[in-house]
Amino acid sequence: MSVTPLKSGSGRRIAVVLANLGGPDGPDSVKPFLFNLFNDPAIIGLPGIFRTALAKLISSRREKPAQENYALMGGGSPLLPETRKQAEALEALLNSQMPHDETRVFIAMRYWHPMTDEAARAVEAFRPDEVVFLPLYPQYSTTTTASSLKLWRKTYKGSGRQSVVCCYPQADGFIAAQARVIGEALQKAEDKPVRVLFSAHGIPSKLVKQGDPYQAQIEATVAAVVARMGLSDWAICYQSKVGPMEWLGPATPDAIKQAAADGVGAVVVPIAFVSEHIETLVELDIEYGELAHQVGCHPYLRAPAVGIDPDFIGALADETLKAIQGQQAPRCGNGSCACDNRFAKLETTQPAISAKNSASVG
Ligand SMILES: C=CC1=C(C)c2cc3[nH]c(cc4nc(cc5[nH]c(cc1n2)c(C)c5CCC(=O)O)C(CCC(=O)O)=C4C)c(C)c3C=C
Ligand SMILES: [Fe+2]
Ligand SMILES: [Fe+2]
Repeated sequence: MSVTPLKSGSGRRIAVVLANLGGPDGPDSVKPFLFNLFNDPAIIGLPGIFRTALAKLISSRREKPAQENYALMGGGSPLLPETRKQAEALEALLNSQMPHDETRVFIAMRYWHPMTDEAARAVEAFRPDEVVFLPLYPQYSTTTTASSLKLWRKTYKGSGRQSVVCCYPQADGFIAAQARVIGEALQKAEDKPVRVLFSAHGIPSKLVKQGDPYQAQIEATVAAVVARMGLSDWAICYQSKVGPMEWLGPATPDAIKQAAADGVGAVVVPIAFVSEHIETLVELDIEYGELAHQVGCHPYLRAPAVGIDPDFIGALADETLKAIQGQQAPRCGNGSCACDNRFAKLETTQPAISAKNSASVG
């Protein structure tokens, strides 16, 4: 769906806050990045000083193996450069759609620089009339969007009317971009039989039982892509499990083994990630690529993240315009945003990893 651009001539200053997770920019920042992640109350459910002590322990234990994985990408995460490209493309598009307004796109990472407080200061200095919080997570989760939004709300003290894009799991441009990258990957399979494996970052199952809409929104995205492409052989699976608790399943490695057992190859699609990073370039390409080779899942192909695909950037622009125009996202409930209303107040939800399980995460 394309949104009618704002009436021109309004001369407003519009700040778009692109929220993402962040990643270490070199070997020395791996440990503090992990510390910030595990010190998030949305991730570990312990009171302040105990959580901080545990986050220190887990980040120390995970530092070396994580550094080894980041070394496979040159030592640091490509997430910030990838997010910058998306920010530039979105800023250019919004300024062309609203030539009489001045739109600037800022990046607010949750766990590494530029962090949310740095973004908040930059937005404050811009003195905006409108501020749109726009997560680079198409599907809402308490562990990602809500955590970032909560911090943004606490941190930003500047001017402007604020609006929030909570989720866009079925946004037309997002689905079109997914269909394009999957279609290109399928062509590389030539005529060999392949299953499309939609691999999403997992979360603990108990969060979903408590009402986190993430799994339902992953399924909504996949349903839209499957319908658009007319896919017949496909499955949803979940990757990147952390800790001992039950996470959403089936796990992506099991789905790859199942494909091999069924005599088909795989096109793996990172359906919850919109940019390349450690969990696509290392986990999907290298780790699961080796597994696919071992179990005979051939061909093993991967659709790239949508990145700066013009349809995807168009979807981000549409969501921004809808937010400024005060349109509620219809998929979020009866005229109001259930994601935000129900989950943005993290105090009312449980953390991802409970006190009982947190000791064995490292
Ligand atoms: C849809 C996106 C994501 C969800 C949901 C999510 C939940 C989640 N993640 C962890 C723990 C880790 N995540 C790590 C890296 C990481 N996670 C996401 C996205 C989601 N996480 C991204 C984009 C990245 C990559 C950053 C980069 O540097 O490239 C890591 C660090 C890497 C590692 O050691 O594997 C951890 C740890 C939990 C516990 C969780 C929900 C409970
Ligand atoms: Fe939503
Ligand atoms: Fe993660």
